[in-house]
Amino acid sequence: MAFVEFRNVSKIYTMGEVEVAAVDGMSFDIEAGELVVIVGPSGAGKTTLLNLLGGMDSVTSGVVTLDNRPVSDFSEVELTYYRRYDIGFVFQFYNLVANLTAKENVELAVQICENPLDPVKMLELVGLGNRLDNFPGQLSGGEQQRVAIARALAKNPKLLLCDEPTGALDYQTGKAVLKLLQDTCHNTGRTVVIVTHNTAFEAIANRVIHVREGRADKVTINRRPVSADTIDW
Ligand SMILES: Nc1ncnc2c1ncn2[C@@H]1O[C@H](COP(=O)(O)OP(=O)(O)OP(=O)(O)O)[C@@H](O)[C@H]1O
Repeated sequence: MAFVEFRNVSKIYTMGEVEVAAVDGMSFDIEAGELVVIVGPSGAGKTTLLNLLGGMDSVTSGVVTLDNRPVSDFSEVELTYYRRYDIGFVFQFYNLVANLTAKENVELAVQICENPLDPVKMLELVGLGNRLDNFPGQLSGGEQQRVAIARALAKNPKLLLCDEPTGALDYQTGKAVLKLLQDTCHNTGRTVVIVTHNTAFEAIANRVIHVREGRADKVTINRRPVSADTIDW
């Protein structure tokens, strides 16, 4: 059994009499330790699938499993624990607490975790060992995203889910953050999933899932992914 399995998953939103199939019979696998890039046009269902995988939304039909556990059958309480213990999230806008320092932002997240990693070590890992006591407003966008990545990693999650993690960053900073996510995957063996519009990111992934009209249109395995600092867009 693959580490992550989506089997014929659908998510239908109903608004009055209108039904929107955001995800429409989607199936794919992800193996443990892979860097996965999910690409597709706007409205294809990328964020919805990430939300289903992260337990932030529940399926209309189909099966989602992570590490042999049936996420799509979880109760609300089980989903809360799953989000808390198993998943690390990185969003386009970093969602840091403005009146807490970098270190305090990471410490806050690990307070509710089972086996957290050391917040200072995680901030050192992302290159912010000398900015521990800075507030988000004193950090650049790239540095704030690094804090958000440290915060997600400190939870020691099984899966790191990133929704357009470079979307708010300039070219060079975006590339550095992408490299950090790739290094994190390689150096820690953690499974990292990145949702993006940017097809240039495909080259760095072990697995690329092309999403179109709510389905996994094509899955590509990269035998030789390239380093994030060598790609251009
Ligand atoms: N809560 C919701 N209620 C109704 N429709 C929704 C909801 N969330 C998403 N949709 C619809 O589902 C479809 C897929 O949306 P989704 O956000 O997953 O796409 P996406 O590929 O992430 O797009 P983008 O790249 O623009 O963020 C869209 O048509 C969207 O309008």
